[in-house]
Amino acid sequence: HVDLSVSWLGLAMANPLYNASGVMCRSVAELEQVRTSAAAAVITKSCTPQPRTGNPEPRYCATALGSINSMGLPNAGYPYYLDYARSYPYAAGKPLFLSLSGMTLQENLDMLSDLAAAQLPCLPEVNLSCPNLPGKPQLGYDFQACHEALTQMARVYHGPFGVKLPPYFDPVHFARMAAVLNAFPALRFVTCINSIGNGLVIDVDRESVVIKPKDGLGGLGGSYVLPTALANVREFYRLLPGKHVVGCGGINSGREAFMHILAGATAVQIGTCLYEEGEGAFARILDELRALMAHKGYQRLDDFRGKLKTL
Ligand SMILES: O=C1NC(=O)NC(C(=O)O)N1
Repeated sequence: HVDLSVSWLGLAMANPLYNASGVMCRSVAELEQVRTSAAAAVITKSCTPQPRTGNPEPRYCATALGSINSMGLPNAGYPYYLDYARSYPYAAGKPLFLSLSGMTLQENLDMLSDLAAAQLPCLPEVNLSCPNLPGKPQLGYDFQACHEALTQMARVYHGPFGVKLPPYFDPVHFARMAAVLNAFPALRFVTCINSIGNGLVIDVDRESVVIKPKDGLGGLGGSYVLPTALANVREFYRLLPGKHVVGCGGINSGREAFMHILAGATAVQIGTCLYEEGEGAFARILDELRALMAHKGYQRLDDFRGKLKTL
């Protein structure tokens, strides 16, 4: 018998899978699609205090190897997701995460202090890594600014929270960011990774880019990013003792979910694959993970979590 359950942050999840913020989570209808699927948790689209229409279309494109997007944080606004969080059926046992992505630190502080006052069981995942706001750099690449922002966030929000990180590509950067994150005990999880920012996909037939914003530059997802996602999961798993890592990036089957958990992930989020396949992806991936574990003789995720061998 294979037990896929996960218990963390005082939460119990039937399995490690849920959606990546941004996919199937902008409207209540979409959020309910995830909640009533085989997914074990739900996360909302990164929100800003006011609704946003986002970047001009086309702003998403899938290829054989993954996806490129420059959505520009289209969302229904913080009050809409807070309202969903107020009426969310927590007792049904699927945790709710609220993704926050203010355009400024003050916007994040405003949303976090309001969320604190609401005293709801949902957990914030603060997005430090949207690559698609023209003129705005990813906060996660400015270590000093991150330290300052986290200091102020921890002042207004005293409960457990997490952050969505951009991919890092250099051991010095892993170490620098880990030093920042380890200074915040209430920061209980990091989600690695957000899309690999500012890639360029070209359509040879049309001799053209495939998305409109930023002359075609957008965040990469799907298979393109799997090795980078795994590296970030493994490095932060090692560097953040006592914190959880949520894996995100390139999970198309039970095999990639297994890889992320082997690298140290407590739970895993599905993005591009969910966008392309629909909510049936959750049950399929879980069946594949269950079969892989049975084949290897593992009964629980703890039997192999974080046990990636080196040579
Ligand atoms: O954080 C984000 N990552 C992405 O890849 N896209 C969205 C967005 O553009 O809204 N935000």
